[in-house]
Amino acid sequence: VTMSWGYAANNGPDKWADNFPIANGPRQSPIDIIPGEASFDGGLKPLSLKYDPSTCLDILNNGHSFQVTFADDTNSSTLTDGPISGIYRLKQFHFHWGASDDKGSEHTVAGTKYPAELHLVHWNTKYPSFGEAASQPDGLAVVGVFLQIGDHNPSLQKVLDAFGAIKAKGKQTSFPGFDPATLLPACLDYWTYDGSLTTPPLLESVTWIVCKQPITLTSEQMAKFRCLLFSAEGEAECCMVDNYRPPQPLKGRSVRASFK
Ligand SMILES: NS(=O)(=O)N=C1NCCCN1
Ligand SMILES: [Zn+2]
Repeated sequence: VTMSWGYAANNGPDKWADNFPIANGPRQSPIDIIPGEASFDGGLKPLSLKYDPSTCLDILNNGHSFQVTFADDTNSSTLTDGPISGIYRLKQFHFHWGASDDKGSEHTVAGTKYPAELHLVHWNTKYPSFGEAASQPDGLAVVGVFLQIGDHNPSLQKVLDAFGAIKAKGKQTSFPGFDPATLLPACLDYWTYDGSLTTPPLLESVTWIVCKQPITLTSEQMAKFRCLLFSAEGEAECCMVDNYRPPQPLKGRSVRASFK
């Protein structure tokens, strides 16, 4: 019986090219962001993120991460401006994290790994759906936010409090009224570059927008992420940790900075 992709030695990032050859493509993500090599672009606009908490639907363990999913049938929760043109709708957010606080982010900054990284996934409304947009070079825009150990994060705690209901792969529960704007850093300075989904199918359709300023959470809060399972109920329990792809070759791409 075929295995699906994952993060273990036998199905992890080093094996993805077997079924998804684009894994070795020209615009793969994540990357190591080297601030000294990013070029300031005064033409980049500030990000405009306008989220409506009433579009928040549910929280799901999909076996690779957990995601909070939004109603995306109207322009209630959108990303505009920044490096993009047009209107992109929020579809979901999810995280990547490590087995310990010294690793877990997908993007790195001059080689520095953060304990986790938040991805807010948006799709370009010039296309009829997320699925259609995901196959277009300008189809998706993902806002990445680093997590670092520090003060308690009350907003994130609401998400962590739902974990009891979604411990195993395939578990889902309603999650109404959450405002994802409460997970954003105070400063929305960002780096931006053309990249891809960091999980299979690794489609090269993402305008990446990576915030310079991390958000914080305590080490105890970070530990709670590691209580989720890759495995389904009834299977041997496998802790959901190290669900991050390492940085990929830049292959001549430019990284622009919205700040000096
Ligand atoms: N980590 S990522 O680049 O956001 N990858 C994704 N894969 C499929 C669904 C949306 N996001
Ligand atoms: Zn992601």
